[in-house]
Amino acid sequence: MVTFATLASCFERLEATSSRNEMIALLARLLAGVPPDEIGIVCYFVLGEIGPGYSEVNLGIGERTAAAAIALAAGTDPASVEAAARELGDYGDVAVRLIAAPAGEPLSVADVHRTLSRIAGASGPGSADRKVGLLAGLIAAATPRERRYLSRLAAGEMRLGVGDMTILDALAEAFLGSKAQRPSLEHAYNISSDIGHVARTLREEGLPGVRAISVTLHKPIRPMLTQRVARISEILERIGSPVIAVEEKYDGERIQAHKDGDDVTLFSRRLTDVTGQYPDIVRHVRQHVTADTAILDGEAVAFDHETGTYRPFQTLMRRRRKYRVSEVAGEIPATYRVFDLLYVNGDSYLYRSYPDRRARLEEILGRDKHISPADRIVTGDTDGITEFYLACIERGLEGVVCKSCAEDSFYRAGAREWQWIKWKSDYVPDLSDTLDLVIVGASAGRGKRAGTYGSVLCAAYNHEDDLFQTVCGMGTGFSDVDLSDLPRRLAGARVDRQPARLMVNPQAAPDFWFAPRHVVEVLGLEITESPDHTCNWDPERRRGLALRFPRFVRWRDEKSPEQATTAAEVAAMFRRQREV
Ligand SMILES: Nc1ncnc2c1ncn2[C@@H]1O[C@H](COP(=O)(O)OP(=O)(O)OP(=O)(O)O)[C@@H](O)[C@H]1O
Repeated sequence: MVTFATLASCFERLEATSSRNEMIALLARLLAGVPPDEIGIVCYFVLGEIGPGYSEVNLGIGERTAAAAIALAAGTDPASVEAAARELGDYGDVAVRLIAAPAGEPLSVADVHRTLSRIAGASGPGSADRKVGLLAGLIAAATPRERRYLSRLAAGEMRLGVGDMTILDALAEAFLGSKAQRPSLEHAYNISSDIGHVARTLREEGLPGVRAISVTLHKPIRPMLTQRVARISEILERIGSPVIAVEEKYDGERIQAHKDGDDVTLFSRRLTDVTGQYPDIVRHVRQHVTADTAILDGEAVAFDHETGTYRPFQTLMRRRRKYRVSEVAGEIPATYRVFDLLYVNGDSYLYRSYPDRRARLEEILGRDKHISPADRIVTGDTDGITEFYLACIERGLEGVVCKSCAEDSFYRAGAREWQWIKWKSDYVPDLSDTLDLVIVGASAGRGKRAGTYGSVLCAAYNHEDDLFQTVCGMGTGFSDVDLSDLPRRLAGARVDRQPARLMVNPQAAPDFWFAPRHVVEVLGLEITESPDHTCNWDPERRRGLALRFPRFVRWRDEKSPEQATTAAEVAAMFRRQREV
């Protein structure tokens, strides 16, 4: 048995040191002496918790109860406790200052845990008073040093500065000889998210026991995280697989869903149980996932099915106000976009490649408007990524997440590695200025664009030579209305052959020609040298300048073609971009 006093004096020493190595040494010494049935509890307490991080038990006490209990034990009123807390900044110090009662029998760690769990779990009529009474009794029976840490534990503000990896280091040092052995424990922690369980298993069964810890339904797996890059061209280099998947990046809440028959549990990014907040997602998982048991990773988003657009993250977060969940769930239905499969029918999928996981996901989850696998493309080049990315932005998404398709593209629980790379709108350096360009041609529309144009050929004005020189073909950014209206709008400018003052290279020649008349505002990603376009044509190098990934912004009917962006301006933008 370990007394709570032993723990409290170790906490005091932990607080006094600023050296991480010393912290590990102190913890290792403490843990080495704790019996198997208490070692898990000690780990939770060191982290300021009562149970594993995902367990609701940690939310059952809180500041209000702690303040009322200290008041009761001190024979004063809660307002004086609050005032002292404002002055001292800490309920632990308040308890030490205000409570004069002599300590009772020594408290064991197991006793303290039992009482705190009872308090946290109390519910129903009169439970608030019962919680305060029980906690006051516990704090009153403690020594001043124990009171400090009991009060902090209850108030949820332990703040020893010890993280979960520090505890794993200490466990490795205590039972495996060196903290260098931490990686042997980390995997078990990453897939169980329960440090107490790992500690107990290590203490009782040694490393073989820890290695046997496997994915368990209703215990969250620590989520795999994404890296970021400075340039879109770095993505393929970094991921290091010739072909990658580019998935839509949703701006909602990360949700890991555990399906166990009809029993569904949902965990947030921080691994708290959020099942109660998403009754609709629970229903969709139950109805549409065809496997008996499964663990899915994905994002809950607010999708407006009427307008076909994603609504902002804040909309979804309004559901957090729990008491209104069912009401708000009707008003803001959540859609679950699933991007990974971690477990299915008894088998862990963590060590299967991403393509295998995705293929199996598609087998057990069809497409429904409320739940479906994330949309994506598979590509091997940067332009493919950029194109899909721009299409995502147009749909109101935040960006894309690129994922390795290599053989070893396993699900790395809890890790932030180069297998997943995010690319978001806030880091795309679009040209700071738009260009006003003249429409001089168009290609015929096919498929969905039959009856209108597929893209329009745009030119800048070369003032010195009084010529129009092409810069880009543009097919994106148009609304459906703009698009279907294109033939009507451009009809008056249509001519049979290439207009006089227009310079076009044969490979860029369009299906239809237009006299320079209509001016459009265009946003683009960057200006590059190109053999296709004639803007600032250099006859020796046979290259002009082109605008990459152009997008329609609006019509500039008030501008004449000669008032369009000039070739010289395009050249200046190109130079500026190089300097940056
Ligand atoms: N297709 C997807 N694949 C992976 N994650 C996605 C996807 N779509 C949306 N996400 C979300 O994007 C998050 C990562 O990027 P983001 O920059 O939004 O989050 P963050 O909180 O700043 O970073 P992080 O979660 O990586 O610490 C993921 O945690 C996940 O919730």
